Amino acid sequence: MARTLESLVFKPVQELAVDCKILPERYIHKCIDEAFHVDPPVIDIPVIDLNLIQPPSPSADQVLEKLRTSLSSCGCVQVIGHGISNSLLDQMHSVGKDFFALPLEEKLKCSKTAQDIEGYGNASAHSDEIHNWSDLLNLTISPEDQRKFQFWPQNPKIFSETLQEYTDKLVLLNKVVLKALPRSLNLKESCFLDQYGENANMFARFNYYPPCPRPDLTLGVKEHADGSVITFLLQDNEAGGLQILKDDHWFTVPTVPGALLINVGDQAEIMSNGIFKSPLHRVVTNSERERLTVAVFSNPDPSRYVEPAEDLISEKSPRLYKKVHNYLRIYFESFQQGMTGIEAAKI
Ligand SMILES: O=C(O)CCC(=O)C(=O)O
Ligand SMILES: [Fe+2]
Repeated sequence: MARTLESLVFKPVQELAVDCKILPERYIHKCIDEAFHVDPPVIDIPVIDLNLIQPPSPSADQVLEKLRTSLSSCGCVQVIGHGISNSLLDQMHSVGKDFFALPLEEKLKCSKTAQDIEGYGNASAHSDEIHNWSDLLNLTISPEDQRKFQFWPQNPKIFSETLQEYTDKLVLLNKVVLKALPRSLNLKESCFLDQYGENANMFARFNYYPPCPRPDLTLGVKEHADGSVITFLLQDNEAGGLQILKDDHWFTVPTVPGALLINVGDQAEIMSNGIFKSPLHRVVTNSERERLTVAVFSNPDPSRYVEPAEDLISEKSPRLYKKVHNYLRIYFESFQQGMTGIEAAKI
């Protein structure tokens, strides 16, 4: 089917940004209690070297302790020693930026319609809410037989092979991290992965934020928590913008060249019975630079039940979350009813 601009529900933000002097109403946050362009303090997020957690040793325990503290206070951690070379990280940025730099007709070949989750488009296409100042490209990357290649860009030529290489590395990294999380809680290392099942999947989102004429009025991505178990975020070292809510205050998340930011998603909060915090986060815009990030969401088989690890539950620390399956459905349905998914999962 030939795709045209009309098949997109809204005009790409990138097109709008070309000669936008006055921000359209649908991007403006009216009840702002703070100007989004005033940078909040930078939060100190620990950087962890994953090479140091194997084999088990007292120094590995120290690293795991740092991991646990970080995930239970701010809900994220920066990781190095993740097995992904700097050149592959750079190449992921380049193919993302090169895709968004293509003429619109070329990008429209991968466009999503209102019914699709995958493809090129923007996030709030089906709601009458305030829109994000960003465009995106959503792709299932793993398992391979769930990929929808009609949405994969043919251009730039190395897009698919780069994403394939990145996926191979992330599949391994995902296992390493999902074993480290329960270990840091003194649980059996397979405890979270056992809840993943056969049809676990990974979903990539390329987020593209064009420069914005009024960073004080709008957001690149509205405040949200991720519905995943964990999210691997490749930040943009040239343009920050991610903020995280901790103790009711917004903080700027620093970028660390070569590191990946791991965010706790709602399902890791459930599995850890609330010890790990799925943080609210948002993205502010800037008027000078484009920004490109790649978020990869790691999710269990939707038919498998996810629940707090039995060994974390005691009289002193009662179970806080229900046993849920297909949490992403709960997450999106709750969102449409103006609730958060995690509220719906709480007992
Ligand atoms: O672009 C970013 O820094 C964060 C994006 C994000 O939160 C998401 O895609 O869920
Ligand atoms: Fe997010």
